[in-house]
Amino acid sequence: TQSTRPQRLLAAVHKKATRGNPRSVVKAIDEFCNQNEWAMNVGNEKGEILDSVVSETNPGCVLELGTYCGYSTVRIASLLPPHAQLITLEFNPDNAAVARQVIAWAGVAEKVRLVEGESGEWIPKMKEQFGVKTFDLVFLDHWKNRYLLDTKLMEECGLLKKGSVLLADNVVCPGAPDYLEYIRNSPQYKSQFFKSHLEYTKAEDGLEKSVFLG
Ligand SMILES: CNc1ncnc2c1ncn2[C@@H]1O[C@H](/C=C/CNC(=O)c2cc(-c3ccc(F)cc3)cc(O)c2O)[C@H](F)[C@H]1O
Ligand SMILES: [Mg+2]
Repeated sequence: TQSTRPQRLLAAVHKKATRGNPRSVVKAIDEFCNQNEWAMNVGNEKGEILDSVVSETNPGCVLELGTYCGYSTVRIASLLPPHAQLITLEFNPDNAAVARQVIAWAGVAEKVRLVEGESGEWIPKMKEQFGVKTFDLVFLDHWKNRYLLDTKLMEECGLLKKGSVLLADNVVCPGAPDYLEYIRNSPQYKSQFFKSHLEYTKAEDGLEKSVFLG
């Protein structure tokens, strides 16, 4: 049977990356996407912006919406302080299966809890199921038409506190216009746009960083 792109990406990780070395896993995926097949990982250019936001936030509790193959999961987890936790939601079981193996190969599994489920169902369960109080950082990279709905849901569930940071991928391409309109006009957020490029291409894209003011 024909392999899928995530499965071919995983094979490249097993072949090219050193087990236990998260940076080599990130490098192997970027090489695969530059040389073999484009895939919707945040990529290295936007990834460096992600890294700087994670480092400056120094988060104890992180939520990622949309694991896909685990590329950004590994980037974030490799920068977390000891005992910090990253919860990542992925509702496609095939993607989740690949991501678990990418995360394990990188050696960051003990910092990551991959939940195979839908954000709308699981965001309201974060406190009771995982003992989460609030998230210090949220990385939004799932369906673009769900960024706004899920942000409002996190607000309603009391999962954001003063200083919580939302970082949204693809606010230019494919775009998340309703999310941008809301977050840039809301008095409850201070937003900043980081201009960049769509992963592995010259097309314009960028990340929106928004700090919840409480
Ligand atoms: C809705 N709630 C969800 N809960 C859990 N997992 C989810 C949920 N929704 C999706 N997932 C899961 O999150 C992932 C979805 C990522 C979607 N990402 C993109 O579409 C996306 C698209 C482009 C792109 C740009 C230009 C172009 F020409 C073609 C593509 C670039 C990007 O960086 C992206 O992130 C995964 F696949 C899905 O199962
Ligand atoms: Mg993306």
